[in-house]
Amino acid sequence: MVSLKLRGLGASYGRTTVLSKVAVELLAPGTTTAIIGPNAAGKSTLFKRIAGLISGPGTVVLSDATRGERSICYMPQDTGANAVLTVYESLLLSAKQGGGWRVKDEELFEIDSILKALRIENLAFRGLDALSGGQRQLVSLGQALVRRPEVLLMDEPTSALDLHRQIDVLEFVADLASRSGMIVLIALHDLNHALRYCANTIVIANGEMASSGPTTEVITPSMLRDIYHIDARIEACSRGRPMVIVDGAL
Ligand SMILES: Nc1ncnc2c1ncn2[C@@H]1O[C@H](COP(=O)(O)OP(=O)(O)OP(=O)(O)O)[C@@H](O)[C@H]1O
Repeated sequence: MVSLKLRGLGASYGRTTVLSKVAVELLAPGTTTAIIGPNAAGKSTLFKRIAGLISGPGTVVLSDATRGERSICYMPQDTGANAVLTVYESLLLSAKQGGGWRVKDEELFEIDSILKALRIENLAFRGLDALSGGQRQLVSLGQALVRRPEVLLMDEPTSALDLHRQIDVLEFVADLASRSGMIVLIALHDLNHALRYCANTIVIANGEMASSGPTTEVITPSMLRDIYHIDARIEACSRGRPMVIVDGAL
């Protein structure tokens, strides 16, 4: 199964370096890892660098991926709407990306099952330009999943979703990862999602990796103070899961 190592990754826009020295020894198959950090820290840039959309120092070591770099799928934060396609057509187009044009039964079956899993089958023949922000985000996730990525980079995938849909989507993706061996990295601002769905967390601050490791060891009151400049506690919810309680800004 696929595994991923990041060695000294960096990136610049023009002459401005916005990311440097990001190193992770091993992202194991089936794991879901949170990428957290303040605005403009470099999270999206890290994803673009891993996906090969921008170049820079360091190496992305991808082992045992069946389709090489095409095994990596980046789901961006903002997804434009293509007015001429329906939801179904956009998923089909995404499934065929980089492959031949003959449509196989199993691909149609896969599209149906993803539309159902994301509870958007009622939108199948709706135009992309006639969707709400949350619906667009779900379609964008569907477009990523039909490509059967072995490494999925999700940039704030639940920012436009209601609370129930947030839980649905993150549970579905974490479960899919552990069943299929897919490696998932999710950029998140909601640290409670990181605590609940991501075994490991990487903190990016000022373009560098501030810390990484098991989520419950990384998300601590002292990290929240140092990186986010907030006064916060970690307490258990009624179901016993750790949660960040924010008392206020420092
Ligand atoms: N295309 C670009 N050209 C120049 N600078 C850019 C470009 N894209 C991003 N940047 C800059 O790079 C830095 C990192 O941006 P990035 O989008 O990676 O941050 P982020 O951690 O994903 O932020 P956010 O949480 O706000 O989405 C920021 O200072 C941003 O202004």
